[in-house]
Amino acid sequence: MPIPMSPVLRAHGLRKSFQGAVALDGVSLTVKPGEAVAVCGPAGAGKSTLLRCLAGDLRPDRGRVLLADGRPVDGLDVVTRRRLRVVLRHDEIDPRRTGADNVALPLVRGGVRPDTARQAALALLGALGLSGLSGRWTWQLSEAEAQAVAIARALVVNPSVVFADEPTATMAPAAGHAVTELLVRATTRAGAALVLATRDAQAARWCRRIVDLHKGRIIEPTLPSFAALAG
Ligand SMILES: Nc1ncnc2c1ncn2[C@@H]1O[C@H](COP(=O)(O)OP(=O)(O)OP(=O)(O)O)[C@@H](O)[C@H]1O
Repeated sequence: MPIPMSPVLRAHGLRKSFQGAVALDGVSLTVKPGEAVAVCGPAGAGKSTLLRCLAGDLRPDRGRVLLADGRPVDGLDVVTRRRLRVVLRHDEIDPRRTGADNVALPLVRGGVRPDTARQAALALLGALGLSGLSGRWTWQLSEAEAQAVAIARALVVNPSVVFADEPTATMAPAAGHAVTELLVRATTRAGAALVLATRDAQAARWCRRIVDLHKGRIIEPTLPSFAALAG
């Protein structure tokens, strides 16, 4: 019998307003270990606000986000929070470094020896089928390639959860869908949960679970995920 796993995050009754305008209106959401969850909805639905509350970067007016051990996520110190979760940001890729050196950077900053960190980065890029990006200067990369490097860099520290807020918003649909597929495959392979905010209902379908957000509330999803269709 499988051992039931406690959720990585459990959010209950999240409410958040900005200058009287309601952004989140009572959102409850549980994220299980290794689960890919898409938060889908139109502009202004509250996706970014929800991700920031879940990541502990924004304090909700009401409701709580708890970790598996019951600690509130917004009460964690910065170091613990960084170890627990990463926020995917390709704009933080350093253009003066190669792909591998960018991926190695969080380990080096965490005190790992540079050559050990580089080996780990090369191994991860290889495992993700991205060896071709290892030696390339990142200023030369396309947006999709830079995002692929950012995905590897997010995962090199073995986070429990990766938060990605519209990571493909400015890409052409084909490139964006390829990056989303890589993001879901890579986080699943690493055993990390993924919370992906997107306006793109098709991209959301790469995730096992789709949560539709509308005017700060969760509504019934309109499209099933590919994984759910596959059974
Ligand atoms: N810092 C802020 N100050 C004021 N209003 C804000 C702030 N952040 C979000 N809002 C408002 O809260 C609502 C939800 O915004 P949010 O960015 O969470 O939506 P979203 O679904 O991520 O939208 P988008 O797809 O455009 O990024 C919007 O009406 C937005 O204008």
